[in-house]
Amino acid sequence: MKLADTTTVQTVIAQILAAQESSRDDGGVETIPLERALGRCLARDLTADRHQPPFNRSAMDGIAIARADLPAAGPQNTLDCPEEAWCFQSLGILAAGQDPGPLAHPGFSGNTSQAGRTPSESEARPSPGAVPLKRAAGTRDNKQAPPLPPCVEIMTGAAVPPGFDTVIRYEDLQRSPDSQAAGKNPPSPEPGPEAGPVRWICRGSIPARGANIHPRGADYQKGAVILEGGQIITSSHIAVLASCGYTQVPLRTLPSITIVATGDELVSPDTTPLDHQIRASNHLSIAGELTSWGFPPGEVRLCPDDPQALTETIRRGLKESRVLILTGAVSKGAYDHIPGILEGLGVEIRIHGVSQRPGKPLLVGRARKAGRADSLVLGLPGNPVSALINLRRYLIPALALQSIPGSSGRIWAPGPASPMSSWAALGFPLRLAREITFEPPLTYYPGVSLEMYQGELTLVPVRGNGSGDFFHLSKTAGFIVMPKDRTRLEAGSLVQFYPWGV
Ligand SMILES: Nc1nc2c(c(=O)[nH]1)N[C@H]1C(S)=C(S)[C@@H](COP(=O)(O)OP(=O)(O)OC[C@H]3O[C@@H](n4cnc5c(N)ncnc54)[C@H](O)[C@@H]3O)O[C@H]1N2
Ligand code: MOO
Repeated sequence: MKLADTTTVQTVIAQILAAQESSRDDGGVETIPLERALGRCLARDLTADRHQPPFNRSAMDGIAIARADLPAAGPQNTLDCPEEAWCFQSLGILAAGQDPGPLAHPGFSGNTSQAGRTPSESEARPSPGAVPLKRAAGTRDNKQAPPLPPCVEIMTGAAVPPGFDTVIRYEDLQRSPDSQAAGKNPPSPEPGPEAGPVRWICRGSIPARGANIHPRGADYQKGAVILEGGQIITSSHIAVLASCGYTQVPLRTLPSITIVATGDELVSPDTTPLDHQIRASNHLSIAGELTSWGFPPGEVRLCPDDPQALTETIRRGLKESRVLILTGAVSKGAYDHIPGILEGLGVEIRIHGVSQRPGKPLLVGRARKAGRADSLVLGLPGNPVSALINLRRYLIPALALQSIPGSSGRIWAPGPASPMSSWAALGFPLRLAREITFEPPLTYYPGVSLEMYQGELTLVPVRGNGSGDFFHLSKTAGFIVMPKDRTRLEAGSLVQFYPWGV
């Protein structure tokens, strides 16, 4: 196929998606330790091994009470309590991680070995051991005083003991005897025998039943799908997976990627070049951009413009990888051997030349392999700006798509819970701070920086010296799309922005 420049951007996207889809290995699953799963794509649905929370979890430091122990009429005076207050007698103190069974409500008749279970309605009803307070206000006859309703001092994260159903915060309580103020940290220890029983006094209103308790199974139930296959794993997913004991996670395998940079003028960056040579940089910037979106290349090679060496390097790259990225030697020069070599190796060249700037000589090919998934071949121009912009514009969104199961043939959009990077891979609209004009009838990708203007993130064009000027690219946050049919984009207009990865 001869280098042309009539192919549209839309055709390139369609061809890359088609080639990429055919190079996809749907069976590719690997099991990886959870700590290394961040940013990777989950291969299948994972389910919960227990409820979350696994027990009725106190959400506050304070006391657990049984709401039904209290008479509906309102606070009563009771033994040693001031007027118009609720009083509770402490059975003990419970820290997170302690078995709440021994501190079950005296009236609880269930099995305390299953202390974390959600109390049933009958279990949560007033218990016979807790006598409702019936004494008249002002009465101070200790002998006739009925026992106080029980409570348990409880810390945030502790399992609410069976038979209790409401937590009152320390801030809303006073302790009696008041040798230690309520709400102190560390919480007040049980007094010695001489100090008498600890009572907690609540002068305000008692919160509703269930207050300050995070009920067992409220977030998810045992057996529920906690994470769907196809999800890109973020730090919050790591928390969910860890809580269900998934220390090893099934992940979709990453596409194998080889980068080959070609050119006789190129020397390795660790070499001092002769005056007419340059240090190669594209292979590293391309590898960096791929890695920053979660697709690290397996192999990165430099190769001179020697047809035999190139043929061997490309043959090897096709064999070893699903995506072969070449940079340089795709234009019309006497030493631009790449298209010919690809054709010689049986690669179908689907696109060579796109009506865009930069990146006009872009090449897209597909290598069919008997009995195996195809390989996608991307021939990026050697000019550093063209190489990086084309990679970001076409391959990064296609690779992001590849990691999503079942996305075949559809315009892809990440799921609602997808991380920002999934959305950003596709580009998103932002406002242009300054006008851009461009006359040629080509899709144009000018570099832009980001600036805050009146509280809004805006795009500012960055001037450069063409597609060989990689220095100006280092001052950009990404680039935008100026469609082929536009010669002017006004300041304030919304444009599609493609950020670089980080
Ligand atoms: N007669 C024509 N000449 C050119 C055309 C055309 O249509 N007709 N297209 C121009 C455009 S547009 C581009 S883009 C370049 C792309 O050419 P190649 O892909 O063949 O790239 P090279 O010639 O090999 O290199 C171009 C430029 O980039 C430097 N380079 C190459 N590789 C690297 C690397 N790995 N790291 C850093 N820099 C690299 C190379 O030294 C050259 O300066 O062709 C135009 N010509
Ligand atoms: O299309 Mo080229 O990338 O302008 O130099």
